[in-house]
Amino acid sequence: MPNNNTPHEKDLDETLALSHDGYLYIKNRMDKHKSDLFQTHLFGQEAICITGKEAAELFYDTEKFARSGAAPKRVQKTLTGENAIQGMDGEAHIHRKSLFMALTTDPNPRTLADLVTKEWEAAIPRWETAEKINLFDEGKLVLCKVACQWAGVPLLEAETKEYADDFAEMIDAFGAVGLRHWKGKTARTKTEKWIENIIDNLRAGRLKAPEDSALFMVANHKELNGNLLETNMAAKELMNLIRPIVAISTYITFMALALYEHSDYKDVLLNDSDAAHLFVQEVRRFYPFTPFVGAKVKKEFTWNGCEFKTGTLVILDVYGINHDSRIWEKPFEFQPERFRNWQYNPFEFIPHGGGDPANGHRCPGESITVEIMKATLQFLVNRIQYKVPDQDLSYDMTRIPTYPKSGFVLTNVISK
Ligand code: HEM
Repeated sequence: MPNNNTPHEKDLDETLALSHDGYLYIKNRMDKHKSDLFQTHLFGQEAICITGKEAAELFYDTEKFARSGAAPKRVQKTLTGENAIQGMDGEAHIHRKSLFMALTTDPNPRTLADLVTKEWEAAIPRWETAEKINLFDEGKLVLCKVACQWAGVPLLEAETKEYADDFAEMIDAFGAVGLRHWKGKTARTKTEKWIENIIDNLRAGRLKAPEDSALFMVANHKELNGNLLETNMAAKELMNLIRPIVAISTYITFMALALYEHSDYKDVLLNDSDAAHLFVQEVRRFYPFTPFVGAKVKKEFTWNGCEFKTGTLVILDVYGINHDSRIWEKPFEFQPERFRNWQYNPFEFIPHGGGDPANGHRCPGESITVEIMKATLQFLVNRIQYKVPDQDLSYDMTRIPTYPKSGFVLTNVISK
């Protein structure tokens, strides 16, 4: 039953409206209701959507919210893997998260960025002779190759495209129904088998990997009860490291678009060593990637006059908070300089979720993402010249996830 004083959408189920409005579903309704929350029905259940930095702080309070059972099964069966870290709570989650933190903090972001730079450099001769280059597709290949190399997962050159496409299909299935969902599910089933086999081989001593590699550390990680992860769960968690690295190709594509549309900023990038960081931050704030995140109310409480009953699905508006005019001046303008004197706040800038990654569900891969983007930006600005031919660079805000339709095509590439 709706709380009387809280705005609510009257449709019996708003799932169709969500797929119609995409990234702007929550923001449009918040603007209409002039509120930081509204009640609705999504995925066949009552839900409360929330926005604003206070909402983000509330959402990441683990006393109030739990993740178990929050993500729809269709998302678990494609994007994340069933019952993996994203749906864990309490001590078990913090313990599993420590494995991810160890693999995503220093020196890993720099190591990965250096590997990516090497691959971009190696691609120059081929790009110079190619008629055209699709940056989104190239990004997926490079990132899949680098992620597997870094993780200690053996991958033959001839297999790279196949697995890069599989990881990309899992990512593309988020928010999808029909064919895209089916492709993501099929890709996940196949990839889990591939990685399970590699973990079995490592555990049986048939395969070697460095002790600080993701493969070795995930395969040897012990749960709180002292047991190793089951092979299938270890495969899912290793994929929870490789797949999101492949996903960075979406940001790389948006970054190339930003560079094209804001070419006046190139001079700043060439002359100011801090500017690459500002540019990457603004790409992550401005362009749509994660639309929202969900959790379930753990213990009943009241917020802004609305009762949050135990078990209710609550959805935090990630895209909306990154475009909230109370936090960001002219949020729909691309302005890297806004980050020059920006004071860090873990609940205002949340493309990777909010709060503290070690103690909550915030993404552990934020530094990896930033370093890989910075390395790629440096390559695009300082190492090559290229032309951007006519193409459809628009992106569909109703498609989740979205990216420039043409994938960003380059021609006439010359090394500088
Ligand atoms: C493409 C850039 C990326 C974006 C936009 C992104 C975004 C996110 C978001 C929004 C969450 C959910 C936060 C929440 O539930 O509150 C998340 C979780 C997660 N991300 Fe990322 N991420 C990216 C890259 C990475 C990378 C590079 C890695 C690791 C190498 C990674 C690993 C994870 C893991 C393991 C979780 C689950 C954390 C948990 O449930 O505790 N992500 N990410």
